[in-house]
Amino acid sequence: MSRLVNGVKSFSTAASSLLADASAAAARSARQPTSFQVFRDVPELRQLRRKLIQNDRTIGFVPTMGALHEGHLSLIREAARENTDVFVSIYVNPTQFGINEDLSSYPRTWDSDVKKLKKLNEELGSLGAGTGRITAIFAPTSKVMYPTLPPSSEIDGHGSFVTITPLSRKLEGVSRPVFFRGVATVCMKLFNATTPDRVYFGQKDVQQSVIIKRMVKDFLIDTEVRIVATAREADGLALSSRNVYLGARRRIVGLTLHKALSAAVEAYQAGKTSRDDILGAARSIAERVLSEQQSLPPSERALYEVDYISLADPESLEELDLVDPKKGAVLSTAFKMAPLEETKPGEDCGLGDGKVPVRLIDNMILQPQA
Ligand SMILES: Nc1ncnc2c1ncn2[C@@H]1O[C@H](COP(=O)(O)OP(=O)(O)OP(=O)(O)O)[C@@H](O)[C@H]1O
Ligand SMILES: CC(C)(CO)[C@@H](O)C(=O)[O-]
Ligand code: BAL
Repeated sequence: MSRLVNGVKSFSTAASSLLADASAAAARSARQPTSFQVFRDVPELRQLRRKLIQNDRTIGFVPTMGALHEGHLSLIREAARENTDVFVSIYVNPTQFGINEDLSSYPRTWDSDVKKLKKLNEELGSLGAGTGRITAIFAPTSKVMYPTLPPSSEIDGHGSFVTITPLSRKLEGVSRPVFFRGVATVCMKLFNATTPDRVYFGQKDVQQSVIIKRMVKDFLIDTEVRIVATAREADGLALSSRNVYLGARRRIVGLTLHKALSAAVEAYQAGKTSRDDILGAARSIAERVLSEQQSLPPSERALYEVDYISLADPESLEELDLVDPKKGAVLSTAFKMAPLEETKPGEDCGLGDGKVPVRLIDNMILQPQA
């Protein structure tokens, strides 16, 4: 059941009247484990936030772009373990997509997202008083997030931006030059709107997590950054909202990222510390699978381009020639899965019929060794 009053929407599995007053909402979240409110604008959200502070409650904030999957839910579960209240944002942020990127085709699945969050709140409710609940979904419009100028994706576009350099120019930033400016900017706005005690990000987007930590440190933001392990399919593929575009053929070949990184981790665990040895193990898998695919007919193959395979320092993301085993390193990679050249009748080609190129990223941490 849902109703919208004054820009605040209430979702509850129990028949309940809408509580427009934020203090009532705070009290209600304790009584009704399955209810949360949806906020489209900042003032009402701030009102709730203030009441929660007055009641000694803590906020864990999970920013997302929706199309929720188990990876997002694992961030929310972690936030609920460590806070009384969880705020989740769902906002597909235009400024982090380059002008030729997939903003318009990015999956938007509002109804199923809300269903998943309600179900998760029931699960959290069943865990008892020691576990927090989802209290608020923040789903702002772009006018709310960018109140003065329309959001610009141009490299030299106008607007108020947060830039974190040189971190944002490396790795993903080479192919996606406005990406981390957009991410840092929207996260700064989201943090200002929610003023959370803790924020939760996924290890899957490792560069994003390093940049957010740097932003929080450098801008003296009063929050703790928590990074949650990458949730994977049983065979190792990292969950990602964009996986729905893969289809069966590209899904199988896309697993090469995971295989390549796993081979590099094995080399490190076997005592190798040089860049050539560690990355060589990953590259040889990426090259072998690609040449196998190239030898297949177009109706059978899935081609990709390796954008980068990186071995970098965990904080500066500077490329390493040698891993210091006391410090460890981050191994990360991005593949661009090309559109299918030819499809077969009845083939599962994913959303977009195999015509949408899909960027896949993954990473593994080379843990410091005692
Ligand atoms: N497999 C995963 N495991 C853990 N966290 C994840 C996973 N996938 C995404 N996240 C985290 O969820 C948060 C929101 O990510 P986002 O909404 O962009 O989803 P996504 O699956 O990363 O989408 P895409 O990769 O297609 O952009 C980010 O902190 C991201 O790191
Ligand atoms: C952090 C984020 C929600 C900012 O738009 C996005 O980059 C994401 O989903 O990882
Ligand atoms: N999870 C990162 C969001 C993006 O690729 O735009």
